[in-house]
Amino acid sequence: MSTPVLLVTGFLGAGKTTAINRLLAAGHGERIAAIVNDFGAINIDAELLAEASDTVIGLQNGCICCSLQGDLLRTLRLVLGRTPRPERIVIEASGAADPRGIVETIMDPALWDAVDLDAVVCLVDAADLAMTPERARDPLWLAQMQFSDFVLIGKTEGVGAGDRARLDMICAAAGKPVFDIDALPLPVEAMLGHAPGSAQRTVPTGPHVHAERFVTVEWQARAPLSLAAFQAALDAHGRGLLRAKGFATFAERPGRRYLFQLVGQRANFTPVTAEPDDTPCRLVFIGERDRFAAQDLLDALDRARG
Ligand SMILES: Nc1nc2c(ncn2[C@@H]2O[C@H](COP(=O)(O)OP(=O)(O)OP(=O)(O)O)[C@@H](O)[C@H]2O)c(=O)[nH]1
Repeated sequence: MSTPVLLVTGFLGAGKTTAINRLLAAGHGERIAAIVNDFGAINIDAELLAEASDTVIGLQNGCICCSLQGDLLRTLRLVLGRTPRPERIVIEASGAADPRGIVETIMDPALWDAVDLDAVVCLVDAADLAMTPERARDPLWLAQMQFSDFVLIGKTEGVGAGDRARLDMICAAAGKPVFDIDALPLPVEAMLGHAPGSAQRTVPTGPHVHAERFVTVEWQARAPLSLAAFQAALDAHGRGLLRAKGFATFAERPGRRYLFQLVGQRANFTPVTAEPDDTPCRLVFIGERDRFAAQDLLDALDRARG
């Protein structure tokens, strides 16, 4: 019997990991394996999903829509060979990935009869689109929506009626059914069921949108950072930065560790439990290659070491 696969796609920071965590916590009762492709060498998403899933495998340092296609195929076979075999596989694409390359791999003849691509869901960040209306013309953002079966809209709080209506129009024009992630209950049935038309799905053709437009850098420190200098570094060198995440400790807040998340202009720090062998700071940044001065940011972070 073939194992159903759910592919979760969506732009950088759209809310894919959060949605998968909520889905896994929703009491589905199935044995689910998650395959997570993070955009940097530090696989933070796998850590964030580890508590909720039976099995989490991280694929990092590349994109499963292009350079890591072979790794995805091998990982799928590995997961399918496990005992007990998972009853479902959820794949989280990186926010820089074109879903076409991933669909191509899942539909590879080597996996025929082994997996069934049940649904492709695209997470859309309503607040990001309201703040950055040109996102709707981004070829990657469009490909992620176009090659999905339905759209899950999140981060709707504070989004005006006009911006929301525009987003609904974009989804309608693309012919995508829309679910609101804040409207409980979570559309588990839709995410874990056969999307209409999935049985007739064909391997997508045409050129993919490639991740070379982005630059990704990692930064680690064995000592706490100065919070003020960290914020100043981001203010001074955050131009073109689309997404950042990781764990950080700060000299001003001894004994505390934070999960740092930045999406566009919005940053937040969530306190997390600190383990004695944790690296104090482990961060990853991704930005537009032609705008993001990554080296300047890394130099400023070096100067922010406490
Ligand atoms: N307010 C609000 N915040 C959200 C929602 N979903 C995600 N977030 C926040 O948005 C940030 C990014 O969420 P993730 O779930 O990591 O996004 P992602 O799409 O997995 O990100 P990458 O794949 O790493 O680019 C985090 O700070 C989340 O807490 C939502 O529905 N509402």
